[in-house]
Amino acid sequence: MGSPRNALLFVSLAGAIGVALPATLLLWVIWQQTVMAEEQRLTKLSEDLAAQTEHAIVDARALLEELNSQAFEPCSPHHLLTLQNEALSRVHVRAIGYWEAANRLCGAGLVQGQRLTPARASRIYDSGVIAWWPSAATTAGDVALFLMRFGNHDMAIDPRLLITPGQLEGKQVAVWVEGMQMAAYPEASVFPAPDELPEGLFVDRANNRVVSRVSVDSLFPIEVVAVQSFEDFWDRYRMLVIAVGGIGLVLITLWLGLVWRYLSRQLSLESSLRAAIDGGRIHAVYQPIVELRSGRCVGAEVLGRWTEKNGTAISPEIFVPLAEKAGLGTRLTLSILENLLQHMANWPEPEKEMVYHLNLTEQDLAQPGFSRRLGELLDEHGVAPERIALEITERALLDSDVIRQRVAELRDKGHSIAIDDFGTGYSSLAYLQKFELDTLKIDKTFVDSLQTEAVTSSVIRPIIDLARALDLEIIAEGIESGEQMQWLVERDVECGQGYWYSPALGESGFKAWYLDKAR
Ligand SMILES: Nc1nc2c(ncn2[C@@H]2O[C@@H]3COP(=O)(O)O[C@H]4[C@@H](O)[C@H](n5cnc6c(=O)[nH]c(N)nc65)O[C@@H]4COP(=O)(O)O[C@H]3[C@H]2O)c(=O)[nH]1
Repeated sequence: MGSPRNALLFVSLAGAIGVALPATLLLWVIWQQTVMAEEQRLTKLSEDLAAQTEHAIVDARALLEELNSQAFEPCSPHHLLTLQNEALSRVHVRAIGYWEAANRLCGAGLVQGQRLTPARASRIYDSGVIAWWPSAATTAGDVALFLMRFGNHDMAIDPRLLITPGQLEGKQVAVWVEGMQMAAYPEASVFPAPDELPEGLFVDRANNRVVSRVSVDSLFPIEVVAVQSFEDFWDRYRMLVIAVGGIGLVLITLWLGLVWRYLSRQLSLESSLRAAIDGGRIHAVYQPIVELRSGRCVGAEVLGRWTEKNGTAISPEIFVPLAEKAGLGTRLTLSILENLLQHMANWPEPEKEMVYHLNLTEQDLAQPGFSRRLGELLDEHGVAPERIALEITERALLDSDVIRQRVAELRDKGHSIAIDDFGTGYSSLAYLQKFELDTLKIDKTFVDSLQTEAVTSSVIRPIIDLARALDLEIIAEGIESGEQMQWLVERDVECGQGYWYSPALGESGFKAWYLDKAR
């Protein structure tokens, strides 16, 4: 009793860990996926912003070059009209002006005044371009402008318009060009400088925000910093995490629940089986074995039957392998033998000539004490070993000297040895020759296929030939029709069993059946 309880405890503990571990892993994976997805969105946003900024600067440079190349009469109406048209056709351009030496002589656009001619330039390039990054000195009408002069013309750009707020999805962003802040949204926000930040996305727990820095190397280095409050970030993915995490957890729990149910059922089945064997509640039933030519009953195969206390019948196909797995195989065999011996004591004289075929488990031949205990039980009940044939499956006949020796010992004591389910395992002529056997039982699958097109139908003849070559008696299993029986009689198969004669019967049923046949 102790071991199943411990095993259940172990299974429960393993189950709890089994849920907690994959759940943590699942949440971690979702979090990683979420961060990756956000990183991808931010990279895309930054690339778009960088492309817009780059386009505005390149376009400004090209336009100024174009204006310089045209032979305007300086500040003439035609010149000013051209400047006005070019300025108004670009939403981010506030003004375009005309210079001679250090003086801005005239200009067109939405802003004018001294702010367009600040003293100190931020950058003077070899190409002749002079640039003023937005600052207090370039602020006109509350907007810090980006100014660019090339040759005789200049352009004032409203950097706010390089950013399209609709794209930002609630994030705050700032754009740096050549290490200097060019634009920000919202304008008043203060951003950490890009060189203070790691590349990519990171969770800034101290400030309760998610920050990303993306560098884009276009014509000039552009960097975009985006800041998002942790709540916004979480809001975006909360539903996803809840949905995926929830489904994952349900599936894991369901799976572990099924495993737990299966294991606990197996364990409780195992302990019920143990109790049933110990309590002698597995009883023997008998399927008559008939001499085919005469129809005379010459014995019976002893089959185990187990009905649980709640009335559920468990098939031997389940409880025999379970007993073997639990190391109860030999106890099962001996318990069925005891039941058979009790029944034999009650049967009238004629049946005493019959041979009862007891199925052995794979463990019986491997157990050193099995043969002795078998002998003791037969002696106690006064039953000769010749009355008990032992059926061994092919699997139990492992090619080992010990098993071969035990089979020989049992045979020497007077038991006849039958190989069961022949043809379904590993048998070969050479293999069978190594064992001392008496009977070969042809498996039901081969009898089933008689007079059919199934591939197995051609196998039964070589099996019969093999048995003859080894001088073995043949018992055909699973005979269900007169035609099958006739076919086997014509091939001189000695004995058979199957529903054509009778299914397995309980003690009294078997007795009645036998007496009825004997009449
Ligand atoms: N469809 C059909 N079936 C037929 C016919 N004639 C017999 N059978 C069934 O075929 C099985 C024959 O036993 P097996 O080949 O030794 O195969 C047995 C045997 O290998 C094992 N087994 C049964 N009882 C015991 C036992 O007490 N000890 C051991 N070690 N194994 C057992 O379980 C297997 C299944 O046993 P059962 O369910 O009792 O099923 C039995 C029997 O009821 C037929 O004409 N048609």
